[in-house]
Amino acid sequence: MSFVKLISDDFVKNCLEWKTLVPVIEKSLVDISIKNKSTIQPARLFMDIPDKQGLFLAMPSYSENDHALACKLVTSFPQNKSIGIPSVLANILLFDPITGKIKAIVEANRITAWRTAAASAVATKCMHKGSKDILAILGAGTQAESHALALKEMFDFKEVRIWNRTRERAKILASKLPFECTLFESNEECVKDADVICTATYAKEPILQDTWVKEGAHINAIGAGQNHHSELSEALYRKSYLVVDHMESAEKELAGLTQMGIDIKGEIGNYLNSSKTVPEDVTCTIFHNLGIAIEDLVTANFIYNKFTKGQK
Ligand SMILES: NC(=O)C1=CN([C@@H]2O[C@H](COP(=O)(O)OP(=O)(O)OC[C@H]3O[C@@H](n4cnc5c(N)ncnc54)[C@H](OP(=O)(O)O)[C@@H]3O)[C@@H](O)[C@H]2O)C=CC1
Ligand SMILES: O=C([O-])C1=[NH+]CCC1
Repeated sequence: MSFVKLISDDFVKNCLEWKTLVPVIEKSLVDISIKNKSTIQPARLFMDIPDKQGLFLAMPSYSENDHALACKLVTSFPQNKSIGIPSVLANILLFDPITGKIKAIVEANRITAWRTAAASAVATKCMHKGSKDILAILGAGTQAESHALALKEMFDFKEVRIWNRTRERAKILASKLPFECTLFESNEECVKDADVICTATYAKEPILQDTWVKEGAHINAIGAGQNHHSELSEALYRKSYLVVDHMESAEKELAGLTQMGIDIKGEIGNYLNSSKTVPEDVTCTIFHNLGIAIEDLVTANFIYNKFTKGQK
């Protein structure tokens, strides 16, 4: 196996620049929305490990344009935090698309944090045309951190607010961020008058109610536990315009929502390339950021190219 290159999170950290990643992710979201055979991504395998409250996900994808074949293997064990290990642990296997031979294993904890935040930032830019003064983050883990950093940098919010179930962890996050944040005891108070809200928790019951959200607000829903749509209340979905990253995945992972009669309006790639537009009179917008394999492929490929260039 000596031919397999091992690329660590530390290498990723040193060469992954937020500003470079945004257009790469944006393009991948458009590519996957154009249904042709040059970009392939089935709905991922989503396996519950019930007694551990864990998840195991296998996320294959192929891109002819990027000349890349990949599969991310990712686990999500929320209890890990109590023993000092990240809840979400990921590796991306890159294969030669001609022979199928494995060429690299890219540690993808940082990639997962950043590509998810990049997708939310791109969706926010595209779906939310209103003011961007107040950003509210519900949660204080890895995704909360990458979303706070990415959205603040992209939109320069005047105020960044954080609420977390465990206040101590919200304080730790605030101390790590390179800008001032306001901490809230109550999630309701935190989201009051917010222009953009990100939910990034394992909450099994709604942590965001329709009556708390101001008209015209945009929500990025990131949390994915056993049930992908438990962070937002049913009433909030009913009054909002809902867009996802990948319809085929959403049909599976958001089946609970569609069974309730909640309509998914389209894939974000359709809006990014202007084949669809968000109507002006919508009450709120939601981007359900499920996280998709093609984002991982393009990011890992980008890192791999930097890695191999450095070795020449
Ligand atoms: N869409 C995507 O592409 C991705 C989604 N995710 C999902 O994002 C979410 C966060 O992941 P990550 O940041 O890596 O995880 P972390 O473990 O780093 O953070 C988890 C956060 O969830 C909070 N939380 C846990 N249980 C509850 C609960 N019952 N009610 C309210 N808050 C709760 C934690 O609060 P406390 O500090 O109190 O424990 C903490 O703020 C997960 O659902 C994960 O599956 C992750 C990666 C990619
Ligand atoms: O896309 C992703 O990597 C994940 N989504 C939910 C947990 C991890």
